[in-house]
Amino acid sequence: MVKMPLRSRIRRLFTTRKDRPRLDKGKARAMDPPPLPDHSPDTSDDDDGDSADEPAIPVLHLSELHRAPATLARSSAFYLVGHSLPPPPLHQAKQILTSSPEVKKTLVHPRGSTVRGYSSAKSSGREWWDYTPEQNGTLLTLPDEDFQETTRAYFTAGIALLQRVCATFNSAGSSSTAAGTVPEEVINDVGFSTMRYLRYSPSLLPTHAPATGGDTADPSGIPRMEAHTDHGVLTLMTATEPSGLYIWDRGGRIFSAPPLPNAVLIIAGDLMAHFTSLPGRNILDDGALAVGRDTVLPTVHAVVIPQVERYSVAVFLRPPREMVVSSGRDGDVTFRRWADEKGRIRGRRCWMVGQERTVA
Ligand SMILES: O=C(O)CCC(=O)C(=O)O
Ligand SMILES: [Fe+2]
Repeated sequence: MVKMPLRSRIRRLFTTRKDRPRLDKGKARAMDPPPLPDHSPDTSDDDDGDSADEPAIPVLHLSELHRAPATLARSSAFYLVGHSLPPPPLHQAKQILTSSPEVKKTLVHPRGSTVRGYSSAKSSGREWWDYTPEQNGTLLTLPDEDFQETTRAYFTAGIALLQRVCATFNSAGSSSTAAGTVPEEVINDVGFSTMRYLRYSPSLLPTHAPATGGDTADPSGIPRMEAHTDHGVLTLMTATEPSGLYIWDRGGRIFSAPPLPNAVLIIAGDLMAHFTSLPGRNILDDGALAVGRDTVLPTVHAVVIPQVERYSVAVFLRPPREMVVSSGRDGDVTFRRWADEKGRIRGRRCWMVGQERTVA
């Protein structure tokens, strides 16, 4: 059998099929603008029948956290309420992302990292700043103690909460998976985790036209953060209204995921699929054959730039970069290698492998 290079193997995971919804073959973008149904989770009185049968994104209370593995496998995302996180630092997101261009320059990582300090992607209307946990959050940040303290506190609490979600995959009472599914290192070590403050605004777009309308540089006319899956283990998110966040379930259905009061949205990253693949199978070697009913697939999501500014906060649980996330025909693949190789695949950011096998 001819040995396929790791990158080709990873590319296969992101390959789309004609019958999968709304994913084009664009070079730079992973998807066509999707039709964006407003399947928001609130149960409105309006019973015109359009969305009445659509399942909403589930809401779990902290006391029901043991249901997280089955919920993530089935629904690809859930809102969590009853947690004890501090208020989301949306004000801090606005504070840092509306600072002057001179200040932003001081926040850029010296080697251009896009997961540490300030970065922007003006062609899709967004800019962001990643907290740097090293040196207790004092690097590439504002010289403002309140800002630093609030930011550090939310990051620390957010990571602890995501690690608690991971621990439910390994506990005896877990509804789906066997002990040891998520490596202890992920649960005990902050690894290469980060927290991101994001700002989305039509005013960032290069050919910004006044609110009266007009085309943007985006040929689709819908500026957006392209559909993608996150590299890491789990992501926790919250945002201002109007949201513009959409997630795909594993059947390819698209849901609006607006912020809910006192709730955070939790989604899965790429590594959950490695951790929860079928026993004896490997995602890189076996593709969809490694995906079972209880396998948690990475959550595909995208953000459409709203007409007014949007701020969001995302906490990413990531393992240490040298942790082995997959061992198969390619040998040991570390998280660093996984992220590097995936980052080089252009226009193929949506991991869809195996989704068709699990549609009810
Ligand atoms: O802003 C959001 O709600 C999502 C951000 C996101 O998906 C990311 O930074 O990976
Ligand atoms: Fe993301």
